[in-house]
Amino acid sequence: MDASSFSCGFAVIIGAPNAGKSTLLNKLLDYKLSIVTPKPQTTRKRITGIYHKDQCQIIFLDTPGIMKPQQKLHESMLEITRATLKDADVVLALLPYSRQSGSVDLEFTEDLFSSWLNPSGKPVIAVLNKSDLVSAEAKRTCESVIQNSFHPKAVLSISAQLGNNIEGLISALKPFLPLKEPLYPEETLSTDPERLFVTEIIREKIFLLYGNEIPYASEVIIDEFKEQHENDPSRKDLIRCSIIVERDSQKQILIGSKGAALKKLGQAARLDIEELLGRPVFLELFIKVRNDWRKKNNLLKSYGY
Ligand SMILES: Nc1nc2c(ncn2[C@@H]2O[C@H](COP(=O)(O)OP(=O)(O)OP(=O)(O)O)[C@@H](O)[C@H]2O)c(=O)[nH]1
Repeated sequence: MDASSFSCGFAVIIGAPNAGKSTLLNKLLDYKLSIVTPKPQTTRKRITGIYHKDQCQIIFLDTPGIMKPQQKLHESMLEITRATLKDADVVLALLPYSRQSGSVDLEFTEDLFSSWLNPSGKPVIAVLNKSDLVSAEAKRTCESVIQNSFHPKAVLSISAQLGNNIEGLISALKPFLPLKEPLYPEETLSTDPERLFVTEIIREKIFLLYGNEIPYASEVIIDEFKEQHENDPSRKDLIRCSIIVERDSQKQILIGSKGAALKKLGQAARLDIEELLGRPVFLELFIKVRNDWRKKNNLLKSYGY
């Protein structure tokens, strides 16, 4: 490997909830690694995805969206974003266009630069996402406002969903990556453990299948992960998970009439988990009530926040 021509480094994706951070990570990797839902604040932990192409390895770090904290869980999520920022060689500030205004949220952008990006001292690329929602003229105007007001190293518009201008994004961030040998072998898509993705898949299905407060009040933890298929192909791997909720009423909603809702959740999650692991799985879901877990430091810590 010729380290003099190979670039490798860390790019942190930061932005508001629902900006399309996870969609961008998945598009970059051409693989559905990070969960995506129409609801904000789906991503709660840092997700690592590794891009390998054209003499370049970029370790992308997807972070929880930046919002005003309303509870201890939010504070822990912001702490994860703050710590992740420290690892960045370059930061992608993801700012979504709104169809209504034809622009990005300038008040949020101001706050993002003054409270997060400028103090970090990291090179920032402003990435204006959801460009499919606005006209070419609106894009040009907004790009120039962002460049003149906040002075990032570069500004560009993309559509993470459609895959528009992803090559432009890679070209813009490449100059900020150190010239060095790759850190990971080419087949490595993530350094996060399989277990994290198993719990993320279950959380995604909760976000997609239940309304109102249920997804936000739920956390998923693995109680047991028995890998037995490889040694004995007649047996499936066994995964036992607990879904933590805050109230008994939420537990009843998750279970549904005669257990129908929980069965649907389990089936949807199992199919995706089997695809992720590439082997058959027996998935058992239990529901536990832990009152106000999102406000309790000791519980948050035990759930990895
Ligand atoms: N029209 C349009 N929608 C997009 C685009 N990128 C993402 N979305 C949608 O925006 C919503 C949020 O996308 P996510 O990728 O989950 O956003 P996120 O920033 O990771 O959200 P958090 O979980 O809050 O951190 C989803 O419904 C996506 O399909 C885009 O380029 N164009």
